[in-house]
Order: sequence, then C-alpha cells, then structure tokens
Amino acid sequence: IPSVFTVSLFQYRSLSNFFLNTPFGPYASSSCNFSALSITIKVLLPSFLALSLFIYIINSLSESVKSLVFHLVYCSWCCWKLLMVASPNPIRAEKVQPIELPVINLSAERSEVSNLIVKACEEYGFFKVINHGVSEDIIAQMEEEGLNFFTKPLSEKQRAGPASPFGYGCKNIGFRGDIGEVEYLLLDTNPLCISQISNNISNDPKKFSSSVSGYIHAVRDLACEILDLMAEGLWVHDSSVFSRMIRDGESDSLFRLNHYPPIPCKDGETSPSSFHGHRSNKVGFGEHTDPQILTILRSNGVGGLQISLRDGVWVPVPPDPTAFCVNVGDVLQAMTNGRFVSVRHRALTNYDKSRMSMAYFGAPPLHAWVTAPAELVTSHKPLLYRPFTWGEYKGASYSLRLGDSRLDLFRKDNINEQVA
Ligand SMILES: C=C1C[C@]23C[C@@]1(O)CC[C@H]2[C@@]12CC[C@H](O)[C@@](C)(C(=O)O1)[C@H]2[C@@H]3C(=O)O
Ligand SMILES: O=C(O)CCC(=O)C(=O)O
Ligand SMILES: [Fe+2]
Repeated sequence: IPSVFTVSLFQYRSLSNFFLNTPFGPYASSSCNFSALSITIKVLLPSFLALSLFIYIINSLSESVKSLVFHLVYCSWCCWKLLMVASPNPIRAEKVQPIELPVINLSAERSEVSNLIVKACEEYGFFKVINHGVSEDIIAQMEEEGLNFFTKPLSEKQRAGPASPFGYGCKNIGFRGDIGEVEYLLLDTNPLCISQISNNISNDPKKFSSSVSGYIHAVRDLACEILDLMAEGLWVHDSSVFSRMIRDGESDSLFRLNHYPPIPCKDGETSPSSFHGHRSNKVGFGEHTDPQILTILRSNGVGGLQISLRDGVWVPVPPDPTAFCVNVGDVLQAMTNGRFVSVRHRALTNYDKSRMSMAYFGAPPLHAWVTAPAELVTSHKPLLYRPFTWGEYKGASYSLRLGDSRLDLFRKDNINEQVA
C-alpha cells in the first residue's frame, strides 16, 4: 500500500508539473483563477482512477486478506493524522535571528564607503544603502503605477500575462513548478520592450512606461555606482569591470514588481503577532539566490523579506522607506572569485497587510563572459569557477528549481561538472 501510494503521489506530481509547463499551467496552478478543467485534471481524475482500482483489487481478495488490508489502511490513516497534527507549521518551526544588518551611508567618504561595502558583501552578501540619490518622486511614481496595476481585477491583469518570461504572473515562479503566494510583473529593462508591454498593463501606457523607464534609469545608475565602489574596495585596477556589464546597451537586466496579498490566519491557528515580531504567514517567494550581478530592492514599507545567513537561520529585513536593499547575485560571487556571497533570501506574506516590492536585477549581456579579474585570482585563491557566458548561466538557472544552488555546477572542482 505505501508503495502504491508513493507511486500514485509521484504520478500525481508529475502530472501537475507536466500540466504546469503547458501554456495552461500559469492559469491552472493559481488558486486565484483555479479553473474547472484544472480541478478535474489535478484532483478528481486521479482520485477517481485510484479509488476504482482500489475497489477492484479489494473485491478480488479473500476475506482474511481483505480484513488485513482494511486494518493496514486504517493504521496508516491514523498515523498520518497524528503526524499532521504533531508536525508544526514549517515556517513557525524555523530559527529566526533578528540581527542588525549593515546600513551604508553613500554620502560618506568614498574609501570608507567602499571598504564597508566590501565587508558587508563578504559577511552577508547583503546591505542597505541610505542617501542613495534616487529621487523620492521617481520612487513614489513607480509605486503608484505598481499599486494601480495590482488593484485591478484579475481578468484585466491577466491581459498582461502569462509571464513567459515577461508579463503578469500569479503564483507560478519560473517554469519548473515553483509556486508562491505572489503575483508579479516581470519586465525587460529595454525601453522599447517596456513601451510595448505597457499597452497590455496600463490604461495610460505612456505614463506607466515613463515611470518604469525613469525608475530603471535611476536604479541602474545607483547599481553602477555601488559596483564601482566594490571594485575600488577590492583593489581591482579596472574599476568599471563590473558596472560596464550592466551599462552595456545589450545588458540582460530585468525589473520585477512583486505583490504579496495578505493571507489571513485560518481558524484555530494561534495569532502570528508574537511570531518573532513579524506577522508572517506563508511563503510568498521561496528561498533562492538571484542569478544576476546585483539586485537593488525596495518595498512599500511593509516587512516580509528575510535573508539566510547559515542553513536554517533566517534574518528578517525590517522595512525602511528611506533605503534600498542591495544583494550580491551569483555572477558577482563568481566574478569576485567567491569573496562576495550571493545570499539566499525569501519573502513571506503578512496576515493583514499587502506588500509590494520592486527589484532591479543588473545582468550582463547574454554573450558576455563571466570570470574573475586577475587581481582576485592568486596561487592561494585559484580560480573557483570556470569561465562561462551569462547566456549559459541563465539557461542553467531556468532549467533548475528556484531553490537550487546553480553556481555549484560551474565550480572548477565540481567532479560532476554537468555543465561543461
Ligand atoms: C525558478 C526560477 C525562477 C527564476 C528563474 C529560475 O529558474 C531560477 C531563478 C529565479 C529568479 C530569481 C530572481 C529573479 O526574481 C528572477 C526573475 C531571476 O532572474 O531568477 C527569477 C526567475 C523567474 O521568476 O523567472
Ligand atoms: O519581495 C521581495 O522582497 C524579494 C523578491 C525577490 O527575491 C525576487 O524577486 O527575486
Ligand atoms: Fe530574489
């Protein structure tokens, strides 16, 4: 019975994953637009087939074997119920450590700033910047456009979807069956692409397009400034070695708006208000690293972002409307020969507040080669990752699940070197 159960569960998962990868997937998997067709395919059909098979097998057994089977099924059901009750909610059971994360004042003395950035990237792969120079107007306009979009009825938002990869997505993240309590708009940062897709996003596409382009322009400048400071702090001779990649007209950078609707507590659940000071509930955007060079992230003053320092310990990032969060991506980890860490992070939903985050992902052009500059490679610290193009790395990322460690595939000492 357990093996039959495992096999059918496996088949059920494969069937759902297969279905998710079809053009209907994005619609079928989201409970906000769960269609009758998907309920039939994902739940009713397999249940009906399994039940018919079970009844058929039972009928063909002798009385004593029948009673044995019934006892086994009853015991399994009791154990399962017991386990379900005994096992705590996985999010609540995790360790959360509220520690002070580095806040870097970009208007301080340059060499001091660059040293602090390097230290933060080595220790955490994450820091906040204040006095960043991005105008409040640009931020406010972008936030307004984002909220205008997410408050629209679902049927209107779906006109901008499915995200394949650009456009509106609901709950599906990537193409490998990852799901979260999030809806989003994923955009190419190329101005032409922005103006084209804006027609499906907004009733005033020109306004939307100019708000997005203005915001992207400002955060790209901020990202370049930070990357130059990093190169200076690392004593790399060519201080634009990192920023050049995202300034390039062919840069494959992305912009993403995430919206996490509030998810109220179910009856019987204890109030989450006491849960480590964060009124969290479900996983909105699961644990992952960002594949690109650098991410510039902010939210609408509502908490939910957490970073992972060691396995299993989560550090909440309190919301701060005056700051931008900056995190190292996989490419920068490779380009610093492993000195900077591409930090694992995730976003939780709140039980009473909706959260919107805006993320700019600075990436190289597809054909650009990624490797560490000579100054960061020594006999004591030999090259850790084999050179690869961003296109190759992006391809590997999209073939894996959200939480997978993709950079390991490119380690020179990886005996399995699957991506050779
Ligand atoms: C499951 C996936 C979604 C993702 C591409 C990937 O295959 C693995 C990385 C994911 C991520 C994380 C950072 C960004 O939000 C993102 C746009 C990116 O470039 O890599 C997402 C991808 C996505 O949502 O499509
Ligand atoms: O919403 C957030 O704070 C994090 C989102 C994120 O990690 C992403 O979009 O890659
Ligand atoms: Fe991320």
